This record gives sequence, C-alpha cells and structure tokens, in this order.
Amino acid sequence: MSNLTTERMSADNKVVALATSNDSLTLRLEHVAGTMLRRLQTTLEVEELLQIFVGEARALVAIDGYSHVYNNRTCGARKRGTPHQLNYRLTLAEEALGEITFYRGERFTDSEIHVIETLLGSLIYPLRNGLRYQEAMNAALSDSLTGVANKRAFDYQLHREVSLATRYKYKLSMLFFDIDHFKKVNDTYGHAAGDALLQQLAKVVQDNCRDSDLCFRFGGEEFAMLLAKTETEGAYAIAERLREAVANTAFQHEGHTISFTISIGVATYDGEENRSDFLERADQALYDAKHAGRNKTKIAHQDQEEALTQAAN
Ligand SMILES: Nc1nc2c(ncn2[C@@H]2O[C@H](COP(=O)(O)OP(=O)(O)OP(=O)(O)O)[C@@H](O)[C@H]2O)c(=O)[nH]1
Repeated sequence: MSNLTTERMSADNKVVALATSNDSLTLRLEHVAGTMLRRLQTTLEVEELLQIFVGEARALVAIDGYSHVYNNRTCGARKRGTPHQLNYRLTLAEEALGEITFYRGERFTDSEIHVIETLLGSLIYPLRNGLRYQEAMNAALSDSLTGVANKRAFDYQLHREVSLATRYKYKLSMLFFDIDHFKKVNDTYGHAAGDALLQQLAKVVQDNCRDSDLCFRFGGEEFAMLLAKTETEGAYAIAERLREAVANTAFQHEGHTISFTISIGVATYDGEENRSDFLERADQALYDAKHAGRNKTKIAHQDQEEALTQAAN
C-alpha cells in the first residue's frame, strides 16, 4: 500500500518529501493517505468524495467545515463561528477542479497545512473523475436548448418521487403544460424565435418556483413539473401563478414583442395508480385546458376511468 501511495503521489511534487521522510507524523500521514485513496476509489459522486476526504483527514487535522465550489455548484457549507479558512483553487494539467475551502474556529498551523496539502494529492484524481462523471450525467439528463432537465430525467425522477410519496404517504402533484398556438409563433417569426421562446418559458418557470420544484422539458413545447409534498389545491395555486406570470411576460425577439400563454393540467398522485396513469391524467387535464379555450389550468379527475369516459364524450 505504501508503494501505491508513494508511486501515486510522486507525480505531485509536494508528496515526494513525504515518501522520503520517516517521522511519526509522516507514517500516520502515509497511512491515512493510503486508506483515503482506497475509499476515494469506491465512488464517483463528488459530494461523497469530499465527505470521504474530510472524514479521513480529520484523523490528523481538526476540520470544522468545508465547501467545494465548481461551476456554481456548492457542496458542503461553512459552519458558524469558524473564522479561519484554508482555500485552494484545484487544477490538474490545466483542468479546473473548483475551489475547496476548509473552515475552523482556530487558525491552521503550518504542519496542519502541510498535512492537508499532502492529502489533497490523493483527492485530485478521484475528484477529476467525479467531476467528469457529474458533467456527463448532467449532459445526459438535461435539455440542451433550455437547460432544464429532460424527459429521461423526468422518467427517473417520477419513479423516485412516486416511491417516496408512497412510502412516506405524502402528496405528490404534477403540472403538465405547453405553449398555446406555438406553431403560429414558429410560422410567424421563425424557428429561432420559437427556440428563444422555449428558453424564455424555462426561465419564467424557474423564476416562479422553489428550488425543490422540479421542472422538465418533456419534448417539443411540452413541460412538466413535479411538486413533492403538494396537495391539489397548492399545485393549482402554483399553476395559476405560473400561467399568469407567462401571460404577463412580453417577450422581445429581434424587434418583435411576442406575447404567449400556456395551458396547464394538474394531477395529484392517488397513492395507487401506476406512473403512466398518473401522467396520463395530467395530460388529459392539459387537454381539457386546451379544450376550454387555452390559457387555463384544469385539474385532473381523481379516477382514471371517469377521466377517460368524460374524454370520450
Ligand atoms: N422552435 C421550435 N419549435 C418546436 C420545437 N419542438 C416542437 N416545435 C414546434 O411546436 C409546434 C407544436 O405545434 P402543435 O402541436 O400544433 O401545438 P400548438 O401550435 O402549440 O397548438 P396548441 O398546443 O393546440 O395550442 C410545431 O410547430 C413544432 O414544430 C423546438 O424545439 N423548437
């Protein structure tokens, strides 16, 4: 193991001294670095990697808190009463790996700084792999035009949210919505204007929702939102707020002011139905909203058969 650590780390200048020195701190450091490296190789999740790093490093250095910021995404948090910090901008062969900061109530000593810098040598490659994995997952699960999550992410999240709502017996609601007469926008102002309008809609949705409300572009001009722990009444209120916000948005594109509206279907999971029935009820409610004249919100029938019978009439 010490060979692996020495070999692995000798690529990093700071660690060469560690391998040649043999005082007791160095031996403990070598041991911790080895254990840490083994554990860091067990996951690609960035948050987990950082927790492993800090957890193992605490065997040698008291660390009260940490944060890692990469592409505006933050893991960890500063704790109250921790005025001292050690901050590193991490790079590997010119690849930026974010900024990591360690917080503490007391100042870090030189030997503690040496320990942390040495251990960072073990973190750097697993962190790079984790960040690449995270980027790949984000790309696979987000819609490239609007930046919101895509249909694949929706399928995954619906599965997860339905399981959680069933297990913890809380309400789960869904909004299913699309732009009214969107074809006319494309036909009148061109496809680029249509694309920009979709981006604008995604922005309005995000500006009008909580972070915990999950928004997805389902495909074309159809979007969905999953609202955990939200009853029908609450979901309806959110839908109405969103519908009004869109209707009040004057969208500018190449000298044109384009107003647009959306129609929304609301459904609340009944606790038993399968996912496709839940989705179909939200879709049916959207259809009802279109049928009622557009720029409307409609609530799905609780009973699937009743909804289908009414649709057939
Ligand atoms: N610009 C652009 N247009 C898209 C995209 N995806 C789908 N569309 C267009 O969206 C339009 C959808 O038209 P329809 O299904 O008739 O719906 P609509 O005109 O909104 O009518 P209603 O939904 O009934 O109000 C079509 O013209 C598609 O070409 C996209 O990514 N960008």
